[in-house]
Amino acid sequence: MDVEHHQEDTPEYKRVSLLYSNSIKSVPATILNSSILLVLFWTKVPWLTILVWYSLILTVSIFRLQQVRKEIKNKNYLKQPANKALNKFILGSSFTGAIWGASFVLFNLYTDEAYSLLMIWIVSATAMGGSMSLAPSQRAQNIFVCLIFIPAIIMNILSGNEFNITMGTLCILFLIVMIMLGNTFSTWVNESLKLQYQNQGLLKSLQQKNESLETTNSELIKTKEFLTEQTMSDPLTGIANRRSFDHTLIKEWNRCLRRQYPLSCILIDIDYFKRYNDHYGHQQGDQLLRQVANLISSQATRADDLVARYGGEEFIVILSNASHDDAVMLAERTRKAILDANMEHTDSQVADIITISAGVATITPTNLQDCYEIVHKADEKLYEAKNNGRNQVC
Ligand SMILES: Nc1nc2c(ncn2[C@@H]2O[C@H](COP(=O)(O)OP(=O)(O)OP(=O)(O)O)[C@@H](O)[C@H]2O)c(=O)[nH]1
Repeated sequence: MDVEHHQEDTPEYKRVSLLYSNSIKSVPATILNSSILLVLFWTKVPWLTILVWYSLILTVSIFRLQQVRKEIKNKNYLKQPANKALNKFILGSSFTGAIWGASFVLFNLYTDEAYSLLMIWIVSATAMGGSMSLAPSQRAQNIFVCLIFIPAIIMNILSGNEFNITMGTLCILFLIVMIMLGNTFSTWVNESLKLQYQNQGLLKSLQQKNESLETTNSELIKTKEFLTEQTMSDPLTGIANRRSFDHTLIKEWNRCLRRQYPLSCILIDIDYFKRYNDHYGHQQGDQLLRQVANLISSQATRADDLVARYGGEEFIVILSNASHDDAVMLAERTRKAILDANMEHTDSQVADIITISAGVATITPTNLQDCYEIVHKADEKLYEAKNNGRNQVC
């Protein structure tokens, strides 16, 4: 899978980051436990011994807490190889473990059996808590619990005293259970870190795929819009073409049929356009078609109006829900707009400028009629306008 991960997301660095964030809680817990030990054993252990021990664990804990805060805030551990950062952390946790181990040995020298059992209980609880917080690193866990228990085991076993040998055996059992439990817990944590990393990878790859699909999709939409425009518009004038007209005519016809609105249609033809072409050339003829298309479009401005190129120099306008009078008025306005444009046509037999003829038809559709009837009617009217001398609306 070709997915880029952030360095801090890798399981190796995640593990170090977890160790530091767990320490924010476990180091104060160490201070609390050692304070309890101080109070409980104050009368049992010589004050100088217990005070030196307590000052040591307090200093190391406060120093570690500061270090941990700094590491988390500045993410210093990311600036070095993950293994090196882990070793640095293990050094700190091992110090704490060693001081606890020392307390186990030292305090036992001065206490009776009841206090020795109390000692085991407090130290084991501390070891268990510490081991859980060190779960992201099996090595850190093992070193921590070994440093706590092994000195006490050696001392107890070597003492030869029956009670101490029992204590030592108990410590061995505790150590074995703690290592086993810790290792199981550590395996879970590391497996879940690996899975989390893989999930992030999958998620990122899905996001990338999704983004590329979105891009492809929007490109397809653009292409579709472009193709639709191409198939629905006239390349010369840019207005709707015959296909688009047919489509709109059916749609508007059915709408007017449903609502019983009048549908109007204006068929427009440029007078003596063949002569214009012959006189001014085909290119100039094209330019004229564009100008006329623009002028007609500028008159039919309602949202539902459609202006289309119907044939060579014929244009057609569909006006939905427009009365015959309204349609005639619009056709007249268009005819005048063409006249006002004052486009030279010296070969025309009507005037020396461009003129148009228009036929208007209006039908309130019924089920018995075909939608193209309106076009035939408009065509007949156009024919009438041509016969009556052109430059007029019929
Ligand atoms: N420049 C140009 N001319 C075209 C185009 N399409 C059709 N024509 C020309 O339009 C002319 C239409 O001529 P006719 O149908 O005889 O109509 P007319 O000369 O306008 O005569 P009336 O309509 O009776 O006034 C023909 O010469 C076609 O070649 C086009 O896209 N560009």
